[in-house]
Amino acid sequence: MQLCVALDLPTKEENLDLVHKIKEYDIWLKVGLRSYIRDGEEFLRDIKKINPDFKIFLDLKLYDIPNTMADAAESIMGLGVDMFNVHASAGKRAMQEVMDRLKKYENRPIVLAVTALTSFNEDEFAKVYEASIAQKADQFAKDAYESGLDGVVCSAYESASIKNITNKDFMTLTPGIRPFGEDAGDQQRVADVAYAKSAYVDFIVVGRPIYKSDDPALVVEKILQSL
Ligand SMILES: O=C(O)c1cc(=O)[nH]c(=O)n1[C@@H]1O[C@H](COP(=O)(O)O)[C@@H](O)[C@H]1O
Repeated sequence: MQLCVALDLPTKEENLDLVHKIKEYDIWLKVGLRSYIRDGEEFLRDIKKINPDFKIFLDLKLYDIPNTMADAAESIMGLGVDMFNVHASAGKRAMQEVMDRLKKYENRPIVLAVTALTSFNEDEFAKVYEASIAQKADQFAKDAYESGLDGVVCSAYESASIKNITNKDFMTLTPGIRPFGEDAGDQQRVADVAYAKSAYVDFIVVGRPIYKSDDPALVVEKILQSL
């Protein structure tokens, strides 16, 4: 299991300060909407300058018509990131078109599909998708698997079932991790590291419990020890 740290701080300087503090560790870094919209490609280069070995997950959650998603995926290829994500609810045709467009590249990034956002509880989710989280997450994962993606974003609670109905090598990346029982914030389906491990999760994503701590490096170290 790998740790992916979310760089969701309010400014580029604060994000880079965090990256400096945790530069010694074998971890992934996640660049999300706010950071990428504000700081763009230069921010990705700044991260690599601090440690070229950092792997970067560009979390832009693409959701559009198939051709537009494939165009965006192809532009992401040029950024040199190691992983990006799309929304499974964009449909199989869109996911297939993304993968088809990336076929010609030798070293394409890992492509994941978001199933059920970890901020949803059952009631909120049913209002949008008219199904239970478990049922729909399985369905979205099957669609992503059949479309040739590498894995999905889900909560730790859906991971084992998704592996079971697809393949054990089909990756799961789970945000909403509260390693040592920290505040859930806006997350609904939170789990700790032990649970994620028991659910065969490949990547845990941790943001606030690390960057809001007084000693982010110590939290990273404790998480890595518990993996
Ligand atoms: O795709 C994601 O990374 C993602 C999907 C999801 O279902 N839930 C979710 O929280 N995320 C992201 O994971 C991070 C979680 O951050 P914390 O709740 O602060 O640990 C945020 O950057 C979210 O944008």
